Amino acid sequence: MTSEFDRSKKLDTLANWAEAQGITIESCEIRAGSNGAGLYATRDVAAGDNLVTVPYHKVLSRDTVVEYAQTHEFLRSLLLRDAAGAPISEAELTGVSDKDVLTRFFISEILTNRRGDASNNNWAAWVESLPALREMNLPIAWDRQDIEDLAGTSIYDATLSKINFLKFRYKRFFESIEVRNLIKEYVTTGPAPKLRTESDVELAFKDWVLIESWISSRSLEVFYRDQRELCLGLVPVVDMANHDSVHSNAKYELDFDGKVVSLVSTTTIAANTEVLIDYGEDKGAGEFVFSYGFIPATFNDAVVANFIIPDLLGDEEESEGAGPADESDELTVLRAKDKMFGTVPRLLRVKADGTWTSDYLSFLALPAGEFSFGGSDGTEVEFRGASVGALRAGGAQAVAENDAAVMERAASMADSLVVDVLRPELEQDAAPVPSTGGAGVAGRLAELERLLLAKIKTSGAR
Ligand SMILES: C[S@@+](CC[C@H](N)C(=O)[O-])C[C@H]1O[C@@H](n2cnc3c(N)ncnc32)[C@H](O)[C@@H]1O
Repeated sequence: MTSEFDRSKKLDTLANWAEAQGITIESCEIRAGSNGAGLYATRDVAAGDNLVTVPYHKVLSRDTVVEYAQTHEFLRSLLLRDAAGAPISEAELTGVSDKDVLTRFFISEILTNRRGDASNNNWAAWVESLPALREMNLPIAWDRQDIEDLAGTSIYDATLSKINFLKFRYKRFFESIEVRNLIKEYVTTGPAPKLRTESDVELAFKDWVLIESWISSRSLEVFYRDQRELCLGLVPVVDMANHDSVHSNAKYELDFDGKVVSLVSTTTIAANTEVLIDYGEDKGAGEFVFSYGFIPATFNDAVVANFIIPDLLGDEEESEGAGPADESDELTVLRAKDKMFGTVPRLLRVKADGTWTSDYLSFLALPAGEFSFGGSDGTEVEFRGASVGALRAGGAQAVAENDAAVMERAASMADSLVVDVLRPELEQDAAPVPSTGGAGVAGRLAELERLLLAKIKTSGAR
């Protein structure tokens, strides 16, 4: 929402806003730094000290948005809609996902800002302090050319699918004439509308991507207000903490009974040192790029990578008659298993210690003769009593782990996949790339994943 230039001014007002809203900031302050905004200790801090304490009513979650909508008619009229923009009842709101609830909140905030309405808005100072799209640098906001530099890495397909999904959801919601009119009316009748172009009376796709980037890079798991169950939440001020797994000196804590989310120091922190948290111990470089738009400087290779397995089996017609009869028989069986596996992504998960797992490859390696028909109507395919659904979600791998023959076949497929397909694909895309923007991050990711693949051991390591 804000340009990079005026963001530092907004950060100054954020602290005052936080105090007025009952958020406590102790021994630290929000400052612009080399990784965007961050939190810095203002004096020496002991381990276990509270740095930031945010009451539940200032944690942006489903509960707070629904409550806020009670006094904000425009937000309420956006919330009470299905994914196609059609009106729904209060009772049907439970069918709208947490993520969609947060998205509608941000749409309302962006448009309220555009109509020049600063009155009665309890969240404006925080929303206005959030980074611009370019600062976050998530692949969903990259140019097409930069996205192509991700080809061969574990997140190329995921990035394209996410963009398509976002476009689909965006179009579906805003294809509703009623929603478009509602927005136009709201923006144009504001006290000081900021209308520079025709499209300012709409919510642009780039705003939708901006909202997605805010949610992806800043959300945490928090408790619902009345249930000890986790939901998606954004926690103002705590969301200013940057990541460092090696030098992390703080963590966030949930206190369900006290109804607060806190940022607490885990070590002593010297004055002027940045307060850093660990965004996730077992996240891989790909996941960091995908969700946060950067790769931690401390990564020497990817920690873990989920490579999407390309089509290994080719087209039925094309290869018919090719090769010896027994080979094509085997291919036919593999194709039948591939079909059974369904349309879910086929993944090879490789870890830094060189081990790998893959339900898909394990599934392909299961002995064909042991598949049978089960289920209540006898039409469901089963393997040793397990359904295909269970095999897809960990079951196939578990079979391989307990069956040396299955493991051996799966391992040989994994080896040739890594050696013949994934590694060469990465090598090919390893051309030097400029070190700025998306392409620089993509090049670094490819390099880390190449190192990771180079580590994979042959003969069925897991
Ligand atoms: C939860 S926010 C932290 C506050 C953020 N720096 C800001 O300006 O609002 C997460 C985002 O901060 C940035 N970030 C956090 N840790 C980083 C790091 N170690 N290196 C580079 N960027 C980092 C990334 O843009 C990431 O998506």
